[in-house]
Amino acid sequence: MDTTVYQNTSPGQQSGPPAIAVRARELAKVYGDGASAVHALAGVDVDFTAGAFTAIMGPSGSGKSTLMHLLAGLDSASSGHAYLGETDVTTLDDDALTRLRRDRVGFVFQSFNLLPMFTAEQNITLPLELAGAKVDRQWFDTLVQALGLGQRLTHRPSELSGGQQQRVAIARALITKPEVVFADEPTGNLDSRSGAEVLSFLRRSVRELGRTIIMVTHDPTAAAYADRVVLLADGRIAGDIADPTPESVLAGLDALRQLDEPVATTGAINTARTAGL
Ligand SMILES: Nc1ncnc2c1ncn2[C@@H]1O[C@H](COP(=O)(O)OP(=O)(O)OP(=O)(O)O)[C@@H](O)[C@H]1O
Repeated sequence: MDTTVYQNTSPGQQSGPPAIAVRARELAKVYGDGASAVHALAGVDVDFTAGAFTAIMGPSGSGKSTLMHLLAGLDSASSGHAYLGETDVTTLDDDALTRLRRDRVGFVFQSFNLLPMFTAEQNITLPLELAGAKVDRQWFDTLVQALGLGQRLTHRPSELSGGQQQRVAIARALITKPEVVFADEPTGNLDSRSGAEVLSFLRRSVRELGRTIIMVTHDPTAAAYADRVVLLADGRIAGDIADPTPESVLAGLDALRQLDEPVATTGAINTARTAGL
């Protein structure tokens, strides 16, 4: 487990080429077989820079969750490779995958996934307890302060708002200083104000604490907090937006939809959208 003091490793501040935290090479996933086979990922090549906040977006069913699960070692690939640093995740056995997920990866889920009988502090330090590792109090205090949880540490999840629960979940994901945090729709269950707080912290954790975050989201406003948006369509990389804004993300998603739509229906669908249908 990494115990170094973190420095910001934003791409712009490095002298050499930026380090790559996570890579996919010809990564493919097929569910089922024969006529009913679903090619959820159809050969994806993509690099995720260390010290950057990257969002993955795309239409429903485009393969976002599948890509994240394969990169994080939560599901097995049909072919191709996924690397965390220099480790090929696709070749690890179950024990090695369990250790990799425990020691090198953090997760934030839409549904928080906190343990109800534990306090906020106990939830945050749980990954260290499970690994038999000591709590780095300085890092714990840094996270608690940055996430505004100082007054909430003795509360149980049922005594916390949704936004507070998600901030506890983020502290839990970061407490082991993982090489990468995978966030799956982290604001999906939050109102817009709590969502904005969570996203601001995720961005701060990258800019000020040198973390690496890969986030799946449906929300262009959420994606605009990232340094970069990778677009997926039909299980393939379909676009890449640097320094995204809500407008540039929406335009990218619209371009994908238009590729999908038969020419004759595009105008009608655009009209329907304008009408709010
Ligand atoms: N366990 C499974 N068995 C069969 N098909 C699956 C399974 N999981 C996903 N799929 C299919 O794989 C494709 C990609 O699914 P995935 O969940 O990765 O998409 P997504 O972009 O995350 O979608 P959404 O935005 O709706 O969550 C879809 O067609 C989906 O139906």
